[in-house]
Amino acid sequence: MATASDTDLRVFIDRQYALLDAERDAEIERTSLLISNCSQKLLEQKGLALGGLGVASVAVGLGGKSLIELERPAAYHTTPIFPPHTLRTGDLARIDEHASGVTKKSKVTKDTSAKSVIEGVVYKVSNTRIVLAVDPPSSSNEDLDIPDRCCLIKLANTVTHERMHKAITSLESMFLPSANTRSRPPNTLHRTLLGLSSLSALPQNTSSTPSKFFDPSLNPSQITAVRFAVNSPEVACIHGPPGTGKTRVLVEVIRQLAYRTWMEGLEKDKQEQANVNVNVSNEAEKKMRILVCGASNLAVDNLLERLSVPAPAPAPIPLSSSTAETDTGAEAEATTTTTKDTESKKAAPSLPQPPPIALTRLGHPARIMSSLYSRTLDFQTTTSDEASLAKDVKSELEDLLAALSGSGSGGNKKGASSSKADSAKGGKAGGSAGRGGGVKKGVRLRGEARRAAWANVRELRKEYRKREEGVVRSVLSKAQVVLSTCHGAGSRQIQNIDFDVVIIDEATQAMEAVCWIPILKAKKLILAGDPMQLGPTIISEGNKRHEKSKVGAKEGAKISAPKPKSAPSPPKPSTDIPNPSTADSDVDSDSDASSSGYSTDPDIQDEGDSELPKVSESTSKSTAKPTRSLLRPPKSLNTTLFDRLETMYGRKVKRMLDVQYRMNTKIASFPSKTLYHSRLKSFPANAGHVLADLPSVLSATEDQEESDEDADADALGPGSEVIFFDTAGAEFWERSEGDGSELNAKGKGDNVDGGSLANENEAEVVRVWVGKLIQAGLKPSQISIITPYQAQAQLLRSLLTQTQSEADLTELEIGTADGMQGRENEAVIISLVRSNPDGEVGFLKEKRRLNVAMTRAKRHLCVVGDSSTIRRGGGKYLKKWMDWLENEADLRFAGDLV
Ligand SMILES: Nc1ncnc2c1ncn2[C@@H]1O[C@H](COP(=O)(O)OP(=O)(O)OP(=O)(O)O)[C@@H](O)[C@H]1O
Repeated sequence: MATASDTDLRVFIDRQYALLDAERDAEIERTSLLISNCSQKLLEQKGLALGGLGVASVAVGLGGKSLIELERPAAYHTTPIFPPHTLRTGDLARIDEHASGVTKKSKVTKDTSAKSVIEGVVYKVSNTRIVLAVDPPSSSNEDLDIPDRCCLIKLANTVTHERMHKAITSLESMFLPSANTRSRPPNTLHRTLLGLSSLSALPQNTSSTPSKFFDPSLNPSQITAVRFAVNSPEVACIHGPPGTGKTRVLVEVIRQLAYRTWMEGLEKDKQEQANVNVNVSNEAEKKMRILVCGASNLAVDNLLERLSVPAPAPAPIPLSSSTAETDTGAEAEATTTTTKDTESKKAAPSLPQPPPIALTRLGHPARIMSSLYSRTLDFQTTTSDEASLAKDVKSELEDLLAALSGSGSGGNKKGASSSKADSAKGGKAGGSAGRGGGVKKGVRLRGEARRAAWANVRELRKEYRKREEGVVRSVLSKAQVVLSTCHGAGSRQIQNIDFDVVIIDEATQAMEAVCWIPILKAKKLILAGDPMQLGPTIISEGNKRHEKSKVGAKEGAKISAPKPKSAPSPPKPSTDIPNPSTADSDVDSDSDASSSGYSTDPDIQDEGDSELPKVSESTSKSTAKPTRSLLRPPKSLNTTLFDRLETMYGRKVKRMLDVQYRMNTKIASFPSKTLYHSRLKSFPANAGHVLADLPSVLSATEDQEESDEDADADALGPGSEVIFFDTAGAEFWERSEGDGSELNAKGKGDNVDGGSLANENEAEVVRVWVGKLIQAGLKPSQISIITPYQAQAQLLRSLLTQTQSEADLTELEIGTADGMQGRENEAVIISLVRSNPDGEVGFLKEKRRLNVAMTRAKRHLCVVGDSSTIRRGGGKYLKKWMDWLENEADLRFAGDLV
């Protein structure tokens, strides 16, 4: 395959712009339509707003942000407790003046330039208080003028879109600079990711390094993946099917990189018989800086939680676990443990426990697990030695803001701090009128005094920001590992910081553009994910027509006339390009598995259709032999960077983890065979685990045996790991529900009318089966119910919580597949819902969604569905699943149960 040309790059970049614009527009349209068409009263009823609020206090947070605390004043409400609402920490929200009339509509536009607009992030929520963190005004004329009686409205979040757009613009100016753009030159990583340079070979002699591991129980495929990630010169992808320990591998990779100089120091010292500590501190300067990102805050927090546990002393790995790795990227078979290995382990010299890694988590504290607060930049800046420099200014600012909001203490508490801040400002913004001095509690400043006070606030804010920036710089300079979401890596605090390595977890759930935000800061990239599980959440995908028309229109303008800066390169038609990963695949085409391990996004396989941007006339008519370009424009935002790299570089760029620790072998066998080339093995200790082994089930069974009760115990032992309640012929028809406002996480309702779907009879089967499992000794918290449809999830929630009064079912987990990715439970029940005479199966066809649903169970999987509808409407994959369930599962007729 040929390296990419400027024309390829232009098409790729323009395609990214077009798709991102369509996505942003869809998001704004969805939220704005709802908000602008509804009165505040209706928004309150829908839980999208809280009305009749007053300001309880104003404080100062990181970055000089105003923390506006809102409450329900007794003057307007009989109770201070908020009605039900959907405002959560981390949401974007706006303060509007409270509209007393029922009909007044909210004015929600993209234009946020109006003076009175106060927008921010929800920082804290309790039953009676909600805190909004608002950025300091950018213009000096703005007054944070909060209405006496206000309404807080939830908004669409466009910050991520803006950052993604900016990342693509940076790429454009890096690779296709115009006369007016200036940017730093691209590095080898950036060139490799865009197919402008080929992937470098692995260095020689790295097949057995590192040789000491912090996690002693890594399996051979995990060790191979760690070595591959650590030694790859530019980019490495780790493919982790469900339950294979991706996060565990990433933790080891981060430790290997972070402690590299420490370990090298120890080795050197050992040779020189010198003092370890002296050399280690000498090496500190050369420490590798790592940026760890995730597609979601949860993914980042998961990694941070595990990294926060002190690393044990690294130990040599058993010889058996080492795998031969060649520079062509082929993986050699790992052998089983031998006595020789045990001996080698025993003989290994012991190493000390490493010092803690300096970790700093970026991001809004409102969006970070509270148990990890001490790792946040927010906490570290306020508790660092340098923090006192900014504290004085902060308290003065807070007093002043309190005075401005009418909640001033009435006394001048500033004393020494005031004079320090004054001197810092050169006395410019002095004057008691604006400081809150003498302002009585509850009395709001007006007129000239208010203007003067705001001028003072602006000066103090500037000073505070300057001092705080110094503190932030100092904290970050000490952080060896910085953690944030991908889009969080675009924050101001690290805009001038580069990293040796960027690691992205859940990379298959992130759009490519968002990954570029951290990648632009890196020399090397490590991605982890599973392309066979759900991809990024795309709103514009919910309405294909919407997306196509928008993308088409934009591309029409941008792509039909690409303006390459250099001469057009040889023709590289974007049609008729076989997917390299399927071309040599020996796997059933329906399996979506590529030769490189497997999955390829159907979007990639479909590339070459008429939707792709066309190359220019002159290039397509050339007689030169067509060559395939490494760089392919994505068909949709569903094509992730992970997918694209897999298509570009095949097995050379990735390693797959092949031992899963979650599922019983029976449960794992269908996904392994159809989506992972039968390479997914079960960890021996878990391969045969069944519900009957659980202590609570064992003791319940003993009790029942004593009392001679029939508890359907046979349903829980070997042979019943997978049960299929087939509703075919029972006429358990689905029904549509809702008005189209019930959308799943991808913004899809999957119903002809735009609503969601439910199936009462199926829900009844689920209810009865849950009852049997509980009777057999399972705790409700050990059971999860997954259904593709929101309406069915809702129905199940009300059915199960109302009728199963003998057990507390609040801990039963009920959700859609989209919400269950990353979760697991002992028993999982899937309700497929679709049952109709026309064989309509909707998005059950999406195998990645189905894969997530069927791989959450550890010991027991129960499927309830209509095999006849699914066979008729489903593609090859669904038909195969039905065949497999009929042949391999404990097949039962649903009609017998209810
Ligand atoms: N080498 C190992 N030895 C023992 N247990 C392991 C090993 N690797 C992973 N596990 C266990 O397997 C489970 C899954 O691991 P982890 O959460 O790291 O996987 P994951 O790939 O991120 O999962 P998923 O993406 O499916 O949510 C965890 O309980 C983990 O402790």
